[in-house]
Amino acid sequence: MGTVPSALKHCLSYQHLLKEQLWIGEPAAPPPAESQASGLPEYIKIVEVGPRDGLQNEKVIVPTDIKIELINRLSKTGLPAIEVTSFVSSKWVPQMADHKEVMRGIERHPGVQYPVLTPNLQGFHSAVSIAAGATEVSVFGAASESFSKMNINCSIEESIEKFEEIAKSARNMDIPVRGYVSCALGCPYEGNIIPAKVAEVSKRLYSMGCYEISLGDTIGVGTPGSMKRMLEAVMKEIPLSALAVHCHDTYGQALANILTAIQMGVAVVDSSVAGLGGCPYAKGATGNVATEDVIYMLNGLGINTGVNLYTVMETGNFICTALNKKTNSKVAQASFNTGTIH
Ligand SMILES: CC(C)(COP(=O)([O-])OP(=O)([O-])OC[C@H]1O[C@@H](n2cnc3c(N)ncnc32)[C@H](O)[C@@H]1OP(=O)([O-])[O-])[C@@H](O)C(=O)NCCC(=O)NCCSC(=O)C[C@@](C)(O)CC(=O)[O-]
Repeated sequence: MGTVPSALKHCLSYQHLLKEQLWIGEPAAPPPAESQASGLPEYIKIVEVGPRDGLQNEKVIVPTDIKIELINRLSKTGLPAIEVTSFVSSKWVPQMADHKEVMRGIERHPGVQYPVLTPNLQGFHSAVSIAAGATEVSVFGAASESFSKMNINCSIEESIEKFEEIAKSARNMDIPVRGYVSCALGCPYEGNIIPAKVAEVSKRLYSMGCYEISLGDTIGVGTPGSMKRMLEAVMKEIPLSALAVHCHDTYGQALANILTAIQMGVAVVDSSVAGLGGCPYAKGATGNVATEDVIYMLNGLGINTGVNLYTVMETGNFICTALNKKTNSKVAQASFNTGTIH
């Protein structure tokens, strides 16, 4: 580049990146064959959890029409699954009190799943009622007794009983059930969680019929090392094809942890547009890894997601403007700073 100053060199290469790779939903380089050769999955399913995990912790109640608009925009990005809301107590999580209105208001696109959280039969019945019309639910357990008690007011054992009731009813209605295991890499109350406990809870959820187990680093304390150890334990009990990872980015490790998981063969990743999120019962935990950042990384690895990064960034811009907050996505920040998206 001759005498071009280094800052400009950076800009030039950055612009090149945008042109070559960033704006298109399909991976541009390296070609998909490279991901095959490297042993990485060819396709990663992204489960967008922004409307639920992202918004549940917002201090000001987000208007229902904003939530609906967010989900409708996300539905047009190519995302295969969007977690919409929770059928939990409005006394515990007031932000999700409009669950039925949101479910009724959204446009459901063919080929997109719209799961909702249900902690017990009451929540399940409410979710699948005609008024809400949920066609997929998620139960959410934990590998930590203390977190289970704080989050859903019961022990792990009691939670499993409640989830079994849901699974049974869901089976009768042909409703798929996804299972979460929170605190898979650490607990805000108990600290370290042993991988064997994560494997045990995962196995119980899988055995009762959950088609997929999402392993939650609820407070974002995991590292590639702890992710690897935890997955090794869980993979002894559950087929790899039934595993997902759900990483919060509190310690800035989420992308590295996700990369570790996909190198081990995990092909489902939860993420949140603009990196919104946090759990009301995990103080200090920041948002989930940003969907934009995950897609950017996967595009660079030549892994197909079917998701258009540009429209996800526009959607991130929409919700951040509505919430009057700055995006947590590094990719979106970089793009805004260079004036490439408005
Ligand atoms: C689980 C409960 C409901 C138990 O709450 P409880 O108080 O133990 O329930 P209860 O059975 O004793 O009933 C007490 C009251 O709650 C009502 N109730 C009972 N069940 C429901 C329901 N389903 N929907 C609406 N209302 C419900 C019930 O009707 C009754 O109402 P009252 O007679 O007092 O007016 C409560 O603890 C709760 O709502 N907790 C909130 C859990 C939550 O949403 N946490 C955040 C999501 S988890 C998460 O973020 C982690 C995750 C998934 O992202 C993965 C990760 O990051 O690791």
